[in-house]
Amino acid sequence: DDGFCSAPSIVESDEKSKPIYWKVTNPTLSPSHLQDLPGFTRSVYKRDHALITPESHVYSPLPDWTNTLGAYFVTPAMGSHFVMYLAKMKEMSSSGLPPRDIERLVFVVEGAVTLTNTSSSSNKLTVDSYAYLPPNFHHSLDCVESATLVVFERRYEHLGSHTTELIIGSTDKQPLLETPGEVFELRKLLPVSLAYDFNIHIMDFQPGEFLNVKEVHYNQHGLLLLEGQGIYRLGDNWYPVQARDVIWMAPFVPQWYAALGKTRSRYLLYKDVNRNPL
Ligand SMILES: NC(=O)N[C@H](N)C(=O)O
Ligand SMILES: [Mn+2]
Repeated sequence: DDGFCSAPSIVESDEKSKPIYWKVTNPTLSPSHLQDLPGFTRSVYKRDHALITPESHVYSPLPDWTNTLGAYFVTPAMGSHFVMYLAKMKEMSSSGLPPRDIERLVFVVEGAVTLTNTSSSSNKLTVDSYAYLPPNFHHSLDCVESATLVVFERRYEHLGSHTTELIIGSTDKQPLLETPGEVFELRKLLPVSLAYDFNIHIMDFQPGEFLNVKEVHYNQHGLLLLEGQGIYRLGDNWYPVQARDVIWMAPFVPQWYAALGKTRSRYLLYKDVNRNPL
């Protein structure tokens, strides 16, 4: 051999033939590959950040939902003002309503659900689609076969007389936004108007691209890596990350990302906006 201790090459599995976000339900380093390793996890929980990795995701039946398992990753117990969870909807499953005054954003990572609301109009949400449900907005998400949703919920913070409305969309229909001084591609899933107290950023990096700004800001984040792999810096820690990893970023945690490998990185990021931090 050529003298190099060649590790088994990354088999270029035909990425193209896989459905979008396929890695979120089939992560490279999947829980099954780790279960024989006693006590090992990639997960970390610190004062100002957490990395929650697939072998640590713990599911239990979601109260008020039918036939649905949920794994909570971010909750106010960490100091956040929102919750973030993955909902695994099985056959003939349906959602429960959030508590009073709580807004909800659902994003379909796998499968399909039907959203029906009071005006009994129904919308089919497939992979890469999402819906924003205003506080106290009666609705139901129903699944016939199976679906995986990432869900954010938050107590809506009123500002004057502004009100939010039902939003239904899909990432690929959102325009790319200007990112002065940065190379990543940015889409936002919600309007930027003052009525909305958070937004969901979809950020794309080609391999080798990285955040220019080493950010420290008052906003908090819940991140799901949808595609790709790279290094996430959080505070003084540098973590190799892969699709399906979840990250909690508390206000002011120094944060930075660099995309690596042969495929694009795409992550979904909750960010609070439009409200005075006081
Ligand atoms: N960690 C991040 O990607 N942060 C975003 N660039 C943001 O705060 O907008
Ligand atoms: Mn940020």
